[in-house]
Amino acid sequence: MSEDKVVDVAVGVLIREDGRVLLASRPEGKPWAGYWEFPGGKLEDGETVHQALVRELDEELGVRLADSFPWFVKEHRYEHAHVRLHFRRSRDFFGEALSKEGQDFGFYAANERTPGVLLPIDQNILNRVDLPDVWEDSTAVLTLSENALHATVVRDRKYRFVGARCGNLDDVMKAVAMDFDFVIVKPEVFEATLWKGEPRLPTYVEDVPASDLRLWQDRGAHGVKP
Ligand SMILES: Nc1nc2c([nH]c(=O)n2[C@@H]2O[C@H](COP(=O)(O)OP(=O)(O)OP(=O)(O)O)[C@@H](O)[C@H]2O)c(=O)[nH]1
Repeated sequence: MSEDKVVDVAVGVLIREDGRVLLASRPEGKPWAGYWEFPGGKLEDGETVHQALVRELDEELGVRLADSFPWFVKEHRYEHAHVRLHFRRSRDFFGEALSKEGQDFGFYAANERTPGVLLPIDQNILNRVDLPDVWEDSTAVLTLSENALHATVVRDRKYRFVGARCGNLDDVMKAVAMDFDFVIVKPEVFEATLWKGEPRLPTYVEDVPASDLRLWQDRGAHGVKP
């Protein structure tokens, strides 16, 4: 099979104080025009993901992004392109959004209906915004052991989030293939579960204090499980 060209895309998950996330419709003239998405766009030469986001948010919506955290990387093949989406979260942004390219936009929670349909992979990702930064045991979450990655798992509808404990990148990629929502890793294997320095799923680091949250988020973790 020939390798198709992969397009790197910076995607911003801007979370307001009430937990709602900025979503916008895709402008006319682009593939999937009119579908809703997280703001972002293709990386330009030499840009980091954060720099691309700062530029795209300013260009598309007039929003100033101060800081952002790495979240995870998701690959998807569309008819028009094979994209590698680098998602980053932010709670640190300023300015009233403006429709600079004729888009509709607004802040929405995962359980709210957007005026238009979200891009195919974005609905699942919007759901993950509600994963807490500091782990809370919940009846809505199913955590599977590493062994489960080698067995057939029936995705039970009563669970909103399904994740697995992972010891290495190979296990994480299995969890990605099974469309799990998160992984839990030990601090000593955290680096070994990253793909080129970035997580492939929201990643909790286990057995570390909640006070180290910021430190782990700077390194790419979603959160901590004390
Ligand atoms: N911005 C954004 N793009 C997404 C999301 N989900 C997703 O699959 N994509 C895909 O990532 C690619 C982003 O490209 P784009 O066309 O929006 O980028 P751009 O603004 O730099 O485009 P341009 O170079 O045509 O102006 C598209 O193929 C789009 O379908 C998302 O949530 N936000």
